[in-house]
Amino acid sequence: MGSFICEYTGELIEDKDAERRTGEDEYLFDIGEEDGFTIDAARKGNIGRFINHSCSPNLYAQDVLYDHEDSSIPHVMFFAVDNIPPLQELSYDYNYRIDQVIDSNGNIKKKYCYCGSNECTGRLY
Ligand SMILES: C[S@@+](CC[C@H](N)C(=O)[O-])C[C@H]1O[C@@H](n2cnc3c(N)ncnc32)[C@H](O)[C@@H]1O
Repeated sequence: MGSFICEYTGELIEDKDAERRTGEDEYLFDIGEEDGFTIDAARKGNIGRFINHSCSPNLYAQDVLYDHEDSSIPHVMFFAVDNIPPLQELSYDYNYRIDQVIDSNGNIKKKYCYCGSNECTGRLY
């Protein structure tokens, strides 16, 4: 429990540029507490980009500052929620707000969740 798994790495972009990437938003990770920056792992990234969402996740994402003090661009690190047996899929909660993801035409985007958990809410967003 609490074991470090990996970082979520990618291209550091401003939120306004992330909003323009609505058609290619699969690997966006909104960072920091305020509006500001997003990590986009679509073009560059590491193994963190392959971790799916679950409504009963076994990982959590934690902001980590270690090489600078700027809380608007924290590193995002995944840690284990519990002991994870071998071959169990790793997942975290993407933390989207339902009906808050908007496409370039201003329409609400919906993505159905296939995590398979008993507690699944049915939607990522
Ligand atoms: C960061 S990627 C995760 C890795 C991706 N599945 C892949 O094969 O490269 C995020 C995308 O994976 C898909 N995804 C992740 N978790 C999902 C879930 N629980 N249900 C449905 N799609 C999911 C969605 O398309 C989402 O935008």
